[in-house]
Amino acid sequence: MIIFDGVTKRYQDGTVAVDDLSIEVPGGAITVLVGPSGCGKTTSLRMINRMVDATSGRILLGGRDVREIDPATLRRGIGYVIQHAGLFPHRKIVDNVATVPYLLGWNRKKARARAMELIELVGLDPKLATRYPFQLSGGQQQRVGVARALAADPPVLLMDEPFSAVDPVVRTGLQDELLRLQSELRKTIVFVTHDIDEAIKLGDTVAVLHTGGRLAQMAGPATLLSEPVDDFVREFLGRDRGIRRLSFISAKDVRLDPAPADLAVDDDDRPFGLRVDGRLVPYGTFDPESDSMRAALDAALLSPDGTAVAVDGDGRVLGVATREALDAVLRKYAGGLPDQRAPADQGASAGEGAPA
Ligand SMILES: Nc1ncnc2c1ncn2[C@@H]1O[C@H](COP(=O)(O)OP(=O)(O)OP(=O)(O)O)[C@@H](O)[C@H]1O
Repeated sequence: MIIFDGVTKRYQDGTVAVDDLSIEVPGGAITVLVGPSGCGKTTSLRMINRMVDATSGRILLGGRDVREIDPATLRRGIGYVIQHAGLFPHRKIVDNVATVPYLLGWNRKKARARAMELIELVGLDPKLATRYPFQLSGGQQQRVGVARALAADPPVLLMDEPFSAVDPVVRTGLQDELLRLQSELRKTIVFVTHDIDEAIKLGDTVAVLHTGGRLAQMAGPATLLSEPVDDFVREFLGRDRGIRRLSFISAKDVRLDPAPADLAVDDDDRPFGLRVDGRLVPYGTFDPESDSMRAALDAALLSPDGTAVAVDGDGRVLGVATREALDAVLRKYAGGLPDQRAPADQGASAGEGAPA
C-alpha cells in the first residue's frame, strides 16, 4: 500500500502543484489519478519514487517514509513507464528491457533471458528483440516500456500517461494488455491519465484531482459514475454516465426465451441472420457469461426486432433476450451498481476509445 499523508508540493517559483493530498493507494490494484491538465498528477506520481520531493507531508511505501530510502534503491523497486516509452535509442530492445537487471548486477545471460521472457509477456514478437527502438511502432515501443518497467519484478509500477501518444485503436490494445497482465501479476499500479474513459476502464479505484492538486473524489469507477460528489466531478465525467454504468452490470441474469424459428443457424447452431420478409438481415449478439448489459443492450439495438441473440463462448445460440427481459435486469440495479465490471468489458471497448 502507498499512503499520501497530507502531502504538499510547492515548486521554487511558488506554484502549489499538490495541496495537502491524503489518499491511500491499495496494494495489488490499479489506482488511477485523473484530472485536468496541471492538476498535479505527474507531480504526485513522481513524489512516490522521489523524482520530486514533497515540501511537506509524508508518502509511505509499505509503511516506510520514502524520504528515508535512498532514491536509487527506491527506484529499483519501482517500475516507471512514461509517454513515448523513453527507450534508450542506441540500445537494442532486449538490452533496453534488461536495463534494471544490468543495474542490479545480473550477468548478461540471465538479464537477457529475463528480458526475452518479458518481451513475450507483453505480447511482442521475440524477433523484435534485436531491433533498435526507431525500428518499432509507437505501440510496440510502449509495450517495450512496460516490459522494461517489469524487468526486475518490482511490486510497484508508476505509469504516467503511458498510452497517450498512440492512436485510439493501438491504445485500446495496450489498455487491454495491461488489464490482462495485471490479472496475472497483481502489481500495485499508480496510473496517471487526463482521459476519464481510460481511468474508468483501467482503475480499480479512481482519484479525481482538482487543479491545485486537491482531491475531488476517490472511489471505484461505478460509484464515481453513479455518485459524483460535486459539479466538478460530474462535469469531468462528461455525458453518457448512465450508459457507461451499464458496463458494470453483468448480463448473466437476463432471462432468455427460446430462439424464434426465423433465426437462421448453421449446422453448429451458430446464428447467421434473421429472416425478415424473405431476406436475411443481421442482428446483434451477446454472451451472457462474459458480457455486460451495455453489450446486451447494444445487441438489442442492432437487431431488427429489438431482441438480442444470446450465444455461448463458441458462438452457439442460447436463446434470445427480449426488451422486457433486459429491462427487468436494469430495474434491479436502478439504485446502485457494483464496482465490478463484467469480465469481457475489462478488455473490450465500446468504440471511439470509450471504456465499454
Ligand atoms: N518544475 C516545476 N517548476 C514549477 N512549476 C511546475 C514544475 N513542474 C510542474 N509545475 C507546475 O505544477 C502544476 C502541476 O503540474 P503537473 O505536471 O504535476 O500536472 P499534471 O496534472 O501532470 O499536468 P498534465 O496533465 O498537463 O501533464 C502545473 O501548474 C505545472 O505548471
